Amino acid sequence: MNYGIEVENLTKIYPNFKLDSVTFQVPQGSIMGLVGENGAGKTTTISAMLNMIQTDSGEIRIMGKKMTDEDVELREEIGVVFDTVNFSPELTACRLSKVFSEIYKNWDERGYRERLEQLKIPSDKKIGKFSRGMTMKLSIAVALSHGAKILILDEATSGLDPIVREEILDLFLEFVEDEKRTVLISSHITSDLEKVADYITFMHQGKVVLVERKDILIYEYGIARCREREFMELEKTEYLAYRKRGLQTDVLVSDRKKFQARHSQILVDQAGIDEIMLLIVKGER
Ligand SMILES: Nc1ncnc2c1ncn2[C@@H]1O[C@H](COP(=O)(O)OP(=O)(O)OP(=O)(O)O)[C@@H](O)[C@H]1O
Repeated sequence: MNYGIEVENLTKIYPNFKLDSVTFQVPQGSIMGLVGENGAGKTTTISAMLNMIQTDSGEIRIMGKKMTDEDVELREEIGVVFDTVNFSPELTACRLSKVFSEIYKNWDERGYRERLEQLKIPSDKKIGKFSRGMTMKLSIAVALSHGAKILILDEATSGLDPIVREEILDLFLEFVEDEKRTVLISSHITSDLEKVADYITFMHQGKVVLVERKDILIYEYGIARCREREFMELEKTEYLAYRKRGLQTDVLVSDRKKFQARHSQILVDQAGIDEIMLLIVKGER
């Protein structure tokens, strides 16, 4: 399998936080969602991947090539969108195109104009007068217009209304359509990830705790709602995590049907990304 992004044993130590041997791969042509509680280490992971902060150890490969500061060509292959954008407020989206055409070798003026139109971004209004949604859309239009093969987004859709988010998600799906491009997107809006992601990486306290195909999470994982006695009778190998909630214990299982076949009296629900995360973060193992 060809990977667009490979992160191996990425470690960064801050005084009160350790990004601990973070490892995951994103196959080419797919979208990976990165989820985790506030402070789990998502932004640190992304910043470390992009060499924006110094790491203590680990390796990043983009389309098989080791990521280094000096490799300008490889950097052009990566479109990046953070949740804050720093375009000059005096510029217009139209002027911005001139600026970027001088920065990026493969600047796609026509594609950029099409995206401005598609996303209803005014081309002659000063960026300083844009709403947050417009600025984010502009930032995404730019990231998609310099021939990038990899798109990395950190909370890029937070604070945007559902209609704008839907438009942006469609652009991501279009981006990976040719099976050669790859997206990594960190988000707290798990419903967006449920719509577009192929894989989900769960982070908790600086570690990767689970990487799984989204379809498997949705169609195979489950949450068993157990009474105390039912839970006591389970073997530890039957579940991944559990959380007591009053008289009920929620139990995360990786094969809902198998579990149901063994325990026909226990109700087992489909698991959403939010609930899986809650059990991973707040539950016990
Ligand atoms: N420059 C820094 N110096 C010290 N600690 C830092 C620094 N940057 C981040 N941290 C710490 O690293 C931890 C992880 O932060 P990070 O921003 O990566 O989390 P996150 O998962 O992106 O959170 P959120 O969902 O809130 O954006 C936090 O405890 C944060 O305080």
